[in-house]
This record gives sequence, structure tokens and C-alpha cells, in this order.
Amino acid sequence: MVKTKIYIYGASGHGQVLSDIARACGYDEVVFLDDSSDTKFSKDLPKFDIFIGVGVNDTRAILQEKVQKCGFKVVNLIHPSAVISPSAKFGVGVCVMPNVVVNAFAKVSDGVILNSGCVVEHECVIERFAHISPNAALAGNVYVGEFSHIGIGSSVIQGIKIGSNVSVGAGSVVVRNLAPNGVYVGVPTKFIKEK
Ligand SMILES: CC(=O)SCCNC(=O)CCNC(=O)[C@H](O)C(C)(C)COP(=O)(O)OP(=O)(O)OC[C@H]1O[C@@H](n2cnc3c(N)ncnc32)[C@H](O)[C@@H]1OP(=O)(O)O
Repeated sequence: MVKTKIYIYGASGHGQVLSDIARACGYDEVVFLDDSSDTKFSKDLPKFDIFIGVGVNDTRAILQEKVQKCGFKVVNLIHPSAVISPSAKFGVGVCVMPNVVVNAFAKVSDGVILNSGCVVEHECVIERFAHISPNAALAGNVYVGEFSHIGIGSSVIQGIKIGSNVSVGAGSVVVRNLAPNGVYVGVPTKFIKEK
């Protein structure tokens, strides 16, 4: 039987979760690439599938572009317990953690993290390298700009637009559009500072 191998670039806690998901997806062997690991990334490594296991949004984007330029195939890691509409569209380098729901006609772009148990409702658009934290819920038609982070357990009502490079604090409730490059917290969310 052919062994299937995947590199996970980044051996932090996030990387370890991805390793579990990779195994649940059928990979037999996970090789971590990290500055502190025995194996470091090199363009000369054998070309197995690869996934960037870094939670920091802009670093993940830089590394994903680097490995793609070196000819590696960046895959998606989607846990088998996730419930995903057949009409949802995905980029590459997307991870979907256990118990996530992605409903009809949602669009999830390259490098997005859909963390454990989050809900992405119908027709949401999640732009590149955004992160939807555990148990966050996005109602229908929500737009999340690139590099934005939606905090753990937060909720966003339908039709809201969240700009790029925004942080929404843990447990927040978003009921108005959020301008780019800001940190917003609370119920309902209020702007607290620039990013
Ligand atoms: C699997 C995983 O682990 S995925 C990761 C999940 N983690 C998250 O979702 C974390 C989300 N991050 C947060 O909520 C952070 O608190 C942030 C990004 C909103 C703000 O962090 P910082 O920039 O470090 O701000 P800081 O901690 O200094 O807080 C600034 C003020 O906002 C308040 N504040 C911070 N977060 C929140 C929040 N979620 N809700 C309400 N108020 C908050 C603080 O109490 C503080 O108020 P004060 O000035 O009156 O004392």
C-alpha cells in the first residue's frame, strides 16, 4: 500500500491539531517542518503535499506563497466531522476543524482557518488568510476581509461587512459593519484601537 505523507510547516499547538486532522483525512505520515524540528523547509525536499500550520495570519500567507513558488502543492485539511454544503467554494490552504458547519454558497478563500465548531452561514464570504475562531458564528451573507480574526465565541449578525485586518474580541457580538485595521470588542462591538 502506498503511504501518503504530508508536511505541516509549523509545529505549534495549531500544527499539532492539523496533524490530527491530516491523519483523520487519511495521511499515514505527518512530517513537521519548523525551525526547531529536525527537518526544516527546503525547496529541495521531496514534493509531498504541504499545509502551513501557523496561526498568525500574515505569516501564514508569506509561508504559503513561499512553498507554492517552490513547487509544493498546498492542500486543504477538512475534518470528516465538518458539515459542508456542496455549493460552498474553497480556495487552497484552508483548514476546517472538527464540527464546523459551512452552509450553501459560502466562499472560503485561500489560507483561511475555520476553527473548531464555528458556523459559516449561507453566502458568507471569507477572504484570504482570515481566521474564524472556535464557536464563532457568522449569520447569512457576512463578509470577512482578508487577514481578519473573529474571536472565540463571537457572533456576527446577517449581512455585516467586516473590513480587512480587523480583530473581533472573544465573545463579541457584531451588529454594525466594521472598518478595516481596527480592534473591536464587546456586546455590541465597539472600536477600541487601530491595529
Ligand atoms: C484554538 C485557539 O486558541 S484560536 C484563538 C482564539 N482566541 C481568541 O479568539 C482571542 C481573541 N482576542 C481578544 O479577545 C483580545 O483580547 C483582543 C484582540 C480583542 C485585544 O487584545 P489586546 O490588543 O492585547 O488588548 P488588551 O488585552 O490590552 O485589552 C484592551 C482593552 O479591551 C478589553 N478587552 C479585551 N478583549 C476583550 C473582549 N474580548 N471583550 C471585551 N473587552 C475586551 C480589555 O479588558 C481592555 O480594557 P481596559 O483598557 O478597560 O482594561
